[in-house]
Amino acid sequence: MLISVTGVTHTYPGRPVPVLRDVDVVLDEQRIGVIGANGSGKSTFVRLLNGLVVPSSGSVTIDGLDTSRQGREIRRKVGFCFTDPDSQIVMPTVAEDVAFGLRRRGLTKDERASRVKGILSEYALDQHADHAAHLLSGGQKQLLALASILVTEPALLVMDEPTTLLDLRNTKMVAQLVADLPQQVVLVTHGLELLTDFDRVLVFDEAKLVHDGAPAESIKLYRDLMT
Ligand SMILES: Nc1ncnc2c1ncn2[C@@H]1O[C@H](COP(=O)(O)OP(=O)(O)OP(=O)(O)O)[C@@H](O)[C@H]1O
Repeated sequence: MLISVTGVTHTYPGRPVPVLRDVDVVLDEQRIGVIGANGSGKSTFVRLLNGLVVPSSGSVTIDGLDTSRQGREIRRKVGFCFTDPDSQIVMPTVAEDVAFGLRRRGLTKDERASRVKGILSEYALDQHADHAAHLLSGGQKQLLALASILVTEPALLVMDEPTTLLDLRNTKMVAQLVADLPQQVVLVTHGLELLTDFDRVLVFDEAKLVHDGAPAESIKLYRDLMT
């Protein structure tokens, strides 16, 4: 999808200073990384991409759809994965949670059931279909969060630090899973090693997009900024 961020400045209500200033960028690569210091505006930037945050000035369009006017349509195409999978679990059992994203999609009960079954087995969660979602391990919850998003077949997957709460094994598993996805991915992370094979990495600092380039070059600039 073609992501166009044009002249975006964003100030949260009640906050005196903008958390993003004059951001202009057009993205259409398959793998886009977003890095920067804590509080530099990364999460705000990616929340703009599915209309979770609407910019105070400027515009964000996804394949020509404007997030400030066509948010609902955009959220059908842009899946969003949060850092904390618990905040994404909305139904009691694993299978119900995955099925939840498929409501109001014009699917029959059988079609829904078959999609849920398919994705649960793809993510090695089929044994847990009837288990309580909140009782899964951290890694399994992150897989469930991903499965619940991917079952809706978004064209773009935005992920905000999806491996922060995971141990090394689960981090590797999620990294591999992300690498194999056919979808376009925008990933915010402090795990710089996840970005090695990415097409493009954006660096934010103090509310500005300060660099935009190949992974090695962007990571070097970020390291220099942090010293
Ligand atoms: N909903 C909100 N209301 C008010 N201020 C907010 C809100 N969300 C974020 N902020 C503020 O905006 C600034 C940028 O936050 P943001 O989460 O975009 O940064 P970040 O680069 O993702 O940080 P981190 O790496 O710590 O997750 C911070 O000062 C934060 O406190």
